[in-house]
Amino acid sequence: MAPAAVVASDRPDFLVTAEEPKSLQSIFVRDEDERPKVAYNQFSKDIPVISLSGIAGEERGRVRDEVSKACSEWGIFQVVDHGVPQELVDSMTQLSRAFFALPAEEKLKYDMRGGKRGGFVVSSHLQGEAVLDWREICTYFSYPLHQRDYTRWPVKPDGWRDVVEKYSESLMGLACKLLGIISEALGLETEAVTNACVEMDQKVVINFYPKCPQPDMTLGLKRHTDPGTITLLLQDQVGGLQATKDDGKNWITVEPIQGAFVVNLGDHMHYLSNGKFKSADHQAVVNSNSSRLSIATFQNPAQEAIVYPLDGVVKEAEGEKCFMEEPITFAQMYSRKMSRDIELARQKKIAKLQAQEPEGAKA
Ligand SMILES: O=C(O)CCC(=O)C(=O)O
Ligand SMILES: [Fe+2]
Repeated sequence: MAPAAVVASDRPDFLVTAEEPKSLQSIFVRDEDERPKVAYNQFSKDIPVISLSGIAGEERGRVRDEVSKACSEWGIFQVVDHGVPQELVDSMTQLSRAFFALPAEEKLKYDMRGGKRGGFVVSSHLQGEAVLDWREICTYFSYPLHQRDYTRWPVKPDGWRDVVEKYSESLMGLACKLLGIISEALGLETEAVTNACVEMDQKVVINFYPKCPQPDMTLGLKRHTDPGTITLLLQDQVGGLQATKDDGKNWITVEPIQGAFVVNLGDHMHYLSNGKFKSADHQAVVNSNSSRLSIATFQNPAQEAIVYPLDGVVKEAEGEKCFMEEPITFAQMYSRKMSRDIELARQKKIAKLQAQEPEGAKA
């Protein structure tokens, strides 16, 4: 049986071109059941928007309750009044757009293919996908500081590196503030989740989704949950982030709010909470009217951090059970997730090929 993975020669080096393509290459065409069901600009107000103003004082209880409700229902919410300076957000957005507008040969100096840690690539740096995502990405591994490899950080456009450093630091601060509230929302000490991360790891992925000739047949980023603890997502005003809380039956498009961050809980957080908090089930759709930029800051635990419900979360006296059989490390959790995703894609491809075979050819 043919392998499900994309072969290297099918993968374009870049998507941004002077002349917009008229049709979609087949490598981007998704199966019908994966295609978008809701328009990129049909915005919904279902995702809670939470103001962090007064979080260190008398508003803390309100913020905690709102976060708790959003995490149980969706695993996703937006935050405003978060303290990240607007000028920094504006510079980060503007310089990121300028990076994707650079000539392809400049971006390809940081080509990530072949397992490089950080840089530029089309779709995803992961191996084994059967269909490609309609996006270019640039990614930085920003924390822990002692693992930072500046040789993988683009030097153009001028000044960007400096802005990325400031942005990373500011978002690390916001993430820690949020993890404190999330710990309290679980009825635990403020430091419980950050302690469980051992040493906080941070990766910034800048997603650029060019205008797409046939947006109904593809996705900017296929449906997934983020593996880590939380993700802070900055999106422009175009729209395209979609979420589902009922396993893909209904989708909503998250309304872009100027200056807000979308907060997604990841699988690590879901496990730490014994499933009380959801990991956000989401995807990004594209459109033919405008390109879109989003910047995802992934806050992950250390590779050796233990993934298991936190002490005090499982109330055995109230009849609750621990939903994990045994503790595993984050590295194990991640590799199991990746193998599962690749295996699912492989099985799907096989089923599709078998369905296409003429009756007589089926053994
Ligand atoms: O672009 C978006 O809105 C979603 C990005 C995302 O989910 C990711 O990078 O993991
Ligand atoms: Fe994501």
